[in-house]
Amino acid sequence: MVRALPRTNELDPFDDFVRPPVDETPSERANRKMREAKEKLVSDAIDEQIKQDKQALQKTKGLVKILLLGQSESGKSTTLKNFRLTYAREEWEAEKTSWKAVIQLNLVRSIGSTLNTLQSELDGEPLPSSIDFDEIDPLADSTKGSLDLSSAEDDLADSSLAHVQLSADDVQNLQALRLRLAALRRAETVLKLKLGAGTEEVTNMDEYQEIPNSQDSNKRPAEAPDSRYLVRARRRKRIQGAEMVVRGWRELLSSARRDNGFLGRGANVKMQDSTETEVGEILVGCREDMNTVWTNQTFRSVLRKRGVDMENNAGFFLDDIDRIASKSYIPSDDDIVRSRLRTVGVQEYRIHVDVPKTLHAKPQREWIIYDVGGSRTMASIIRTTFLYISKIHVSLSLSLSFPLSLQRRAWIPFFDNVNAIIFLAPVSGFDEVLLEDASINRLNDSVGLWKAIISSQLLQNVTMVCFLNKCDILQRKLKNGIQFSRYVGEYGDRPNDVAPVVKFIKNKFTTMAAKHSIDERPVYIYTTSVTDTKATAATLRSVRDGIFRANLVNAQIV
Ligand SMILES: Nc1nc2c(ncn2[C@@H]2O[C@H](COP(=O)(O)OP(=O)(O)OP(=O)(O)O)[C@@H](O)[C@H]2O)c(=O)[nH]1
Ligand SMILES: [Mg+2]
Repeated sequence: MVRALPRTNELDPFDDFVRPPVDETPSERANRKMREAKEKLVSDAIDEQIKQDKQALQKTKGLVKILLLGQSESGKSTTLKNFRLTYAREEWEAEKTSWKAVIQLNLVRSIGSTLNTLQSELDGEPLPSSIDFDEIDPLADSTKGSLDLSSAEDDLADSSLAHVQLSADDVQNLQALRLRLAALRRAETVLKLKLGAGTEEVTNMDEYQEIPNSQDSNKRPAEAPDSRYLVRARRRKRIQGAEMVVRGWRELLSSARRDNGFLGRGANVKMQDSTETEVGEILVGCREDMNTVWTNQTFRSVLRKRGVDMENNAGFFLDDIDRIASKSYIPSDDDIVRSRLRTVGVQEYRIHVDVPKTLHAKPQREWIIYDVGGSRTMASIIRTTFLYISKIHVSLSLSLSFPLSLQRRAWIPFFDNVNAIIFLAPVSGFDEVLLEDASINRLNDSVGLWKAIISSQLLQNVTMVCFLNKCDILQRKLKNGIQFSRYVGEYGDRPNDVAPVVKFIKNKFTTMAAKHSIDERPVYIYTTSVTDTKATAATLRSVRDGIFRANLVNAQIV
């Protein structure tokens, strides 16, 4: 006999999961009640936050809203910096000196991670291994391309350098350098204090825990990540050093701006000036030794042997030591664009866009750009939010009556009434895994996210822009002999050059967009290296024109 489900079940697909077990003991019941009470507190707080977000978003009605999406380190904040460089020039100039501490910190931490890698060599730690990619196709139009972890003892490292060893002289030299460079630790502490409330350190992997969700099909089938790979990711993280996180540039820059006198000077400022001087002096004092660490050819070979590719790492300033470790250092536009601070949560920025002369109508010039921090957890939220909402065709009212997972619920207002999405897919990631989850190939992760966004019913009317980013790093990798076809079998024996590889990837993204969009719509795909501000300015002009056109069409002005 078929029994109709109670009506609540139709509305609430999670009901089965939250119903208490029939054989619950009294102590289990007490624990459950306590847990539920805690969850309710969190839920209420999130509801309040949503309410506030919604009110804030009400004020943005009519303005053009753009969402930057993509995995961590895909280049979202860098794209935002490009927007601000072009369209918020005055603010940009005012904030310029405030970036000095961030860039100094990037440099100090690169030296720290270089020394850590060299120390691993001294300690005889085994070479880090990567994943065997032979089993997967990162560009496959399915999210099943997660990695087979069963046969992973391939090397991240350059095996042709296996013979490289530190001589007794190298070891002595290194020990002396380590001692003298210990002063950088003090500089790091001072810089972190200076950047203050806006930054914090990611010190463990907890933050990277996946939100368990069966819909996240990009995850490999085995539930828990293989501990060997977490250990590996942790080890890599330890070598690279924890990342600095920014919750909001505004906080960060305003605290730094206070130091620079923009917001008035007081007794505190004197103290800040003295810390700035202290850091400057430490860096100048360490300049020669930092250069030695970076330019020593044996040390460089050890780094490569251990699979550490400093040039491709975020916040790379080791080629600029002389310039940055100088008393008169002032960041250039290029330095700011290349500096790295990881974003957590959603950052909102307003810009005023100029209208091209060829456009006769008067479009909305005030744009709001949302920079969405792209950690794995965020990506998972984005993917599952879109899938879930698309699936049950829910209208985006605030009074959601079903228990959509708490974090996902908090994101919904940001997807409401978005005009355009700029999706960042770093194409250089074809041979990399996510730092936060070593079982997931970076390119495969981008493909999965792209598919989720493109097929979302909620976003059908949104202008979709995709930046196939980090083409410069892709080019460097291919030039260095890394074979694209080794990771993407379908590429076959085509030339291992940047132009055909990018064309191939672009074709995949275009085809996927055509296949998974619910209705036909324009999708703009660009190949970019967003650290190249000149080329990016031209791309942004084209993006601006596309968004204007789409908005005018939507408003039926043209
Ligand atoms: N060489 C190169 N570096 C890039 C490019 N795009 C971004 N980067 C660098 O990559 C790092 C990460 O870029 P972000 O813009 O901070 O990445 P994000 O997407 O905002 O990352 P989350 O804040 O973690 O979500 C920065 O150091 C950038 O300078 C690129 O096209 N080429
Ligand atoms: Mg960011």
